[in-house]
Amino acid sequence: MAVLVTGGAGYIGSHAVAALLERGEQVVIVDNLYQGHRDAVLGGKLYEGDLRDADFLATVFRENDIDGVIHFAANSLVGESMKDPGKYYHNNVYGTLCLLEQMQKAGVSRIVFSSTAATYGEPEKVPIDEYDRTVPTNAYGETKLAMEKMIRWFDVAHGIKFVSLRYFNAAGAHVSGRIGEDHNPESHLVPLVLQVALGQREHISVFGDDYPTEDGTCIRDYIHVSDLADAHILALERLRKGEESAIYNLGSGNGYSVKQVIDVSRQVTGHAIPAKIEPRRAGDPAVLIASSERARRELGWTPSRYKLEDIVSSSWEWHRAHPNGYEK
Ligand SMILES: NC(=O)c1ccc[n+]([C@@H]2O[C@H](COP(=O)([O-])OP(=O)(O)OC[C@H]3O[C@@H](n4cnc5c(N)ncnc54)[C@H](O)[C@@H]3O)[C@@H](O)[C@H]2O)c1
Ligand SMILES: O=c1ccn([C@@H]2O[C@H](COP(=O)(O)OP(=O)(O)O[C@H]3O[C@H](CO)[C@H](O)[C@H](O)[C@H]3O)[C@@H](O)[C@H]2O)c(=O)[nH]1
Repeated sequence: MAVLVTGGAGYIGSHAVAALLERGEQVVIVDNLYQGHRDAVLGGKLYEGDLRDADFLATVFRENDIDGVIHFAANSLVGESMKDPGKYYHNNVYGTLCLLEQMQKAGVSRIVFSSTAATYGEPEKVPIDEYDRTVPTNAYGETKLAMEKMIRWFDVAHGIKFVSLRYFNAAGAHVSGRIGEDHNPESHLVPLVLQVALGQREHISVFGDDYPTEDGTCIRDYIHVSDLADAHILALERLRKGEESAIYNLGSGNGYSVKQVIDVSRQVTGHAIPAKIEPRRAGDPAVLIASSERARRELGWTPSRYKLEDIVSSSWEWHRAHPNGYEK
């Protein structure tokens, strides 16, 4: 039996594939390589193609004995989603519908889903727990919430059990140094700050310093990508045990402002990292911090790298060794 990982050539997906391989699982990967990299796939069987191509996806299910799916494939840039929401509905929502239909046809009844803190929108309180209201402030989060709800109705109607993992901000790289974060274009704070330290950018733009936070910049909860990968294995185990569908937040429970991320990166890299205050980015909530108590209690998840210094150092090792990402 194999685990199908959609988006397994991407940043978080490739770390989950590595974690599955380390545990001796058979892995099948589907990725259209829109953002993914062939070199990020450390093993398993890679099918290059798009989830929205029904014939292609049917072939993947026909050729492999799949017992569960981990679904990462999506577009996930907050800023882009505000300019082009249609792209997000098409790839994320329709792509997930295509996947669920093929799962139903093939009789596959377990899915672990990459959800996001962006489903909450501006939180009513922090830390955020899974019972808090979900009112996304950006189109990306809205599509992720729609995907979650769609999966739930496939559970109600067809018994497709799910674990939806709402991650906060992923950062860091694999301990082997072989895989890390390489998006093109890059829009995430940690890799962009490190590109300044590498001399590839003049400065880091700080999107707004007039938020209602101590230093005026947005606060996020950064979580190491390998801790996220581990949670997917635990979620899959939960589904294999036949337990009920569930939603879990995954974060460290610590919030750091944009300015704090830049300061920590200055310490880690020894570079001055010039910063320039710019207008707010549309769709950004001021503060997102997770309560992951439920994941700790029910999944037995214990993130091991929750200090920002450790997470940034892990990213820095990858970026220093691979200044041009996966490009040779
Ligand atoms: N990076 C974060 O901080 C973060 C936080 C919360 C949630 N997430 C979610 O986690 C998932 C992975 O994020 P990531 O940062 O690794 O993104 P990523 O872009 O690196 O990975 C996504 C992968 O999916 C592939 N893909 C996209 N659409 C596809 C399609 N239609 N068919 C086949 N392949 C397709 C891309 O080529 C890419 O390799 C996403 O669903 C994202 O919404 C990410
Ligand atoms: O050049 C930059 C880039 C980002 N930021 C700020 O840094 C913070 C983090 O931004 P990222 O783009 O790194 O991450 P987001 O919080 O926007 O989003 C990330 O985490 C979310 C969950 O919290 C989503 O799931 C999403 O997929 C993922 O990209 C935000 O306040 C953003 O405004 C800057 O100031 N300058």
